[in-house]
Amino acid sequence: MRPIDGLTVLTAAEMRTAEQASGVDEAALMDRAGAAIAEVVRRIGGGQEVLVLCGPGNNGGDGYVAASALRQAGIPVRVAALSDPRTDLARRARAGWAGPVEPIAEASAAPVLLDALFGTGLSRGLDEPVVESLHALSIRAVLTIAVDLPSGVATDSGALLSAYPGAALTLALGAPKPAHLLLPAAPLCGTVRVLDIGIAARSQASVLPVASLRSPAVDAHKFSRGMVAVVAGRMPGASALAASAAARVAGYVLLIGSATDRLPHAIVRRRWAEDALFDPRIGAVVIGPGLGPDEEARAKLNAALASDHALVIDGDALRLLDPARLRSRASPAILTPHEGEFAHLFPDVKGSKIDRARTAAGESGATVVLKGPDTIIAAPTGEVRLAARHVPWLATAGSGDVLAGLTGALLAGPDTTALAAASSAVWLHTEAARIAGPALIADDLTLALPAAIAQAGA
Ligand SMILES: NC(=O)C1=CN([C@@H]2O[C@H](COP(=O)(O)OP(=O)(O)OC[C@H]3O[C@@H](n4cnc5c(N)ncnc54)[C@H](OP(=O)(O)O)[C@@H]3O)[C@@H](O)[C@H]2O)[C@@H](O)CC1
Ligand SMILES: Nc1ncnc2c1ncn2[C@@H]1O[C@H](COP(=O)(O)OP(=O)(O)O)[C@@H](O)[C@H]1O
Ligand SMILES: [K+]
Repeated sequence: MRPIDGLTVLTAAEMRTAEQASGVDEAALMDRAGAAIAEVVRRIGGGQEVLVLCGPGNNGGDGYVAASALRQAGIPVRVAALSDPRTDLARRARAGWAGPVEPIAEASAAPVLLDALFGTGLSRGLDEPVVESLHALSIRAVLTIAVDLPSGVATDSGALLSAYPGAALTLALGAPKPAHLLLPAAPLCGTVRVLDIGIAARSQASVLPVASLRSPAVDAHKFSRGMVAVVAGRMPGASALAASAAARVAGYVLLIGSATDRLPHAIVRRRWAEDALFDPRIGAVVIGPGLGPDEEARAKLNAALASDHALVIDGDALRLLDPARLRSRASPAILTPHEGEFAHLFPDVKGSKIDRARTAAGESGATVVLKGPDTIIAAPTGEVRLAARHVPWLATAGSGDVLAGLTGALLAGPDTTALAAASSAVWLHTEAARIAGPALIADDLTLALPAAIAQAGA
């Protein structure tokens, strides 16, 4: 049983391909899955009675195999089914279960509820009486565990096809799937752990790994650690937050434009001028936080786009940007839109959150950080990272400014890529929020960054 950080994420179709490519016979895969599920249920169920809900497909098949293994291990277990099995594999698994099978509507509750109704094959919402039974049984259970996925969520988009009571634990088979990470499904999964069933997972998507940051090299100097320019505008507090966060990572932070009185003294200030960005030591420019919507903002964005610098484009600058302008630039750009800014930038891009971030990155040639509770980072190569940890206290004004500054600082640093910089920034941002704790304000994130950076190994 493994935590999901850094693991490859597979869609339902990619999972099927991986199963076929594994060279392991499907029945053997199901036996492994069922045995691994039973082992976890036995260990955390504390010997209490288990009720296994089995659906008609192979998810149900896993349920029958797990029920048989639990019974052999001496755990009291009952099985309730939605209907007869419909696949050969599930029929084989059902035949291996020596006990009775009750209709779900008649099943009485047990302390441990194992949901093996539907997994990657769910094609529509569950019938209403089934949803009602599932809720009634779950309310009376002490512990609900979902096999592969909560029954009712769409594997690839994380959409909710029917109401789900919520599991405490979801045992993902072989690999995490998008629904384990995307809203609204992710919180219904509870803790997600992966059970290894011996397949090699390959795809371009993975769960955001724990950031790995190195301390500065022994011969480091401030410019070798990275110099960031933060372009300020109408709301100096926003750029001050970005610059303050950047200063925790970069060796040198330059704030260009109006500043607040309480800007840390370590941040160098300069007035805005046409040539303000003509400094070859600048490793990345952050533009957008508090920039404003006016002509001056537009001129600053034009100057940044005309420069050779790597860019982090956030906030107000995303309202002024034509993404097509990024195509001709040689140095990388990272866009950090929330959903509203994304819709403005890419009005025609539709699909799941993963599809939209990936398409936008491909079209613009920029790395796209599509923010929110389930932040997704997509590179123009098609590579995608999905954030796994959720700290809703981040939903506070200015927290995006902190992320933009942090991203710029990491992008300006040595030996990195836009994808790596954005990934580490998102991880550190959430870790800083976890450390800052409840009721945080964006300023607290900058104060918590040293501890978050230490957690990342630096
Ligand atoms: N393949 C392998 O090697 C391995 C697979 N494994 C396991 O298999 C799972 C995937 O199995 P699966 O493809 O059989 O799909 P599953 O989720 O059980 O359901 C599909 C069935 O349900 C039906 N149905 C759908 N929606 C419905 C609804 N709302 N209400 C009622 N019926 C509905 C649908 O019918 P249809 O849509 O055709 O009408 C079909 O009959 C995967 O998550 C993992 O647990 C592991 O054992 C490892 C090895
Ligand atoms: N409910 C939530 N759970 C976790 N993170 C969130 C949530 N809502 C917002 N965030 C994160 O907080 C930040 C908010 O950024 P943004 O919307 O640009 O705010 P602002 O413009 O006020 O700085 C983003 O990093 C986003 O991913
Ligand atoms: K399930």
